[in-house]
Amino acid sequence: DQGPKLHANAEADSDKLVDPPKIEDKLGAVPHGLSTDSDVAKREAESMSRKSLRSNAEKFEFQAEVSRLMDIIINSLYSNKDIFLREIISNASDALDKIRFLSLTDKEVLGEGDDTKLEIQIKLDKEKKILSIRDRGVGMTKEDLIKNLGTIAKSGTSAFVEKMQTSGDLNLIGQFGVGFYSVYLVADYVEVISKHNDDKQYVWESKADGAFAVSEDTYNEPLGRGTEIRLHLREEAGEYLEESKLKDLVKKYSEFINFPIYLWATKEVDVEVPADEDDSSDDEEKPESTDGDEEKEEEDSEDEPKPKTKTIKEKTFEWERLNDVKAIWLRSPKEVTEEEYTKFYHSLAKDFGDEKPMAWSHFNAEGDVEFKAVLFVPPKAPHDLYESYYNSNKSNLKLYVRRVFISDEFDELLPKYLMFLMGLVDSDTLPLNVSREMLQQHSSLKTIKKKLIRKALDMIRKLAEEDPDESHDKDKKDTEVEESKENDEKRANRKPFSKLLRFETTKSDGKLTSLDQYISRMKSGQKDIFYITGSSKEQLEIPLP
Ligand SMILES: Nc1ncnc2c1ncn2[C@@H]1O[C@H](COP(=O)(O)OP(=O)(O)OP(=O)(O)O)[C@@H](O)[C@H]1O
Repeated sequence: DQGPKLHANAEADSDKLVDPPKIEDKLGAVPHGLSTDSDVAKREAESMSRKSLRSNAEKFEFQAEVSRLMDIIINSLYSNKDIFLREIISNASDALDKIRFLSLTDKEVLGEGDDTKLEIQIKLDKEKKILSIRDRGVGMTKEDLIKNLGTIAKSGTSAFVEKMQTSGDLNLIGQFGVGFYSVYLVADYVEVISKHNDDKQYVWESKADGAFAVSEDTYNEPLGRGTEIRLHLREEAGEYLEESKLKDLVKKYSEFINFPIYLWATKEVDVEVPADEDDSSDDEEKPESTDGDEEKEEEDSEDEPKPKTKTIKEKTFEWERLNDVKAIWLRSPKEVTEEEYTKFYHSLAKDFGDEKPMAWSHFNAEGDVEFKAVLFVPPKAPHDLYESYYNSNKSNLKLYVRRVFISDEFDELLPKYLMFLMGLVDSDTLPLNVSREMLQQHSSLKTIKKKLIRKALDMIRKLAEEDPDESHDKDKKDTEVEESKENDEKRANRKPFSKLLRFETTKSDGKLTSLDQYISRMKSGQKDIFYITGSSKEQLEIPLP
């Protein structure tokens, strides 16, 4: 077990993180027409810490939609700027998941020494107002930096821009796959330094003014592997240089990150130093004393020889672990609170509103095929449900094998008609060191799928039974009289089932009025149209293929 603090690691790169570039290395960066003497180099180095882009870098324009998105973020009056940290940590965690997955079939990819540590590190430079977040994840090649951070807009980009223009809840940014850009809520200049196993170390930088620059990174300490995001904070974002603020945010937002998160934090330690005769600082250490005490001290010092050393408080830095990594699905369902399930759902769905999931099912399957799973019925349909219905590469279920994240594009686990569910499966039976293709054909997948469907339908049926609109079974009431008051309240607060899922058909025989009807139609392969609605406002129409 790793302790909460890592001293050894701390020494390795204590203050190198935001060093200005080395003069010798910077010669290539000096613009034409200027002499390459050290004055020029110094000026360059200084201007870099003053947020001007490297002059020798390749410049790129942001794709138009991305540029619009950045404008919106930069000019946003949205008050909850905290969310940027959640998005950056979530990206770091994804990158760590990727390298860990690759290492299953090729150990070499992890490298050696510190490179093998799958962790996230946060550092502050109060003087230069820089917040840095570093991961030892998969990293990005030069091409990745150019594509992922600016030139190729994701499908969610315009959807998000549109959404921002109407309702404007920036909190949703992660759901649209453009979370990275939220850094511009707090920073006006951002550097992304990255090292991928297949390429040299590169730095991406932008002031969000329509352009970004990419250059080989010869100035900074080599990362080994992974990515460091340096946020040059805006004047008004000074609070993110406070250790306590960052600790609170990590607690609040990154509780379910499955990698250790460390903060380079100040710590007061007791240090033994030689006690010289008239050391004035000695007095400061002493509490205010009464006359009587002083007399006593004097007596003491006359009687005994003075101690040779004394203890003083000194400020040092060390890596402080901010999260404890205990996967919620490994715990007993009895021990997990409703609040924890809700928060876990929010982090899975990247939906940080205050709505609770409609229902959940957390279970442990034993026998020939062992796995743990948590399934959620979302409180509303995800914005891209329609799109993902046709995209076979998307699944709302994350697959883990023995705690290792394998994929969220594994659509063999649930049938299409249940793909509005969200959740996670962690299998002990599936092999770890085989390719995805082999996993897809593994015999235990069928069993997992069967059990997941049964549990999912049980969960939805229960929800239906609790909904007055769906329940036609009046006698049932009597047998349930004993149910606790708490349950009654919960039920009263719940949205009726029919508001979450409404199944309809274009066929002349009209509406599908129950889940059972829906399922039997789906199973018999009827090509109906059905709707999944979160609220009457947000209706999604999904024609079945
Ligand atoms: N720390 C990182 N390490 C490696 N790649 C990264 C890192 N941060 C971002 N990326 C790359 O940049 C892409 C864009 O990030 P962005 O946050 O905008 O979207 P996303 O991660 O796909 O979705 P989400 O916003 O939901 O996290 C990512 O998909 C990933 O490929």
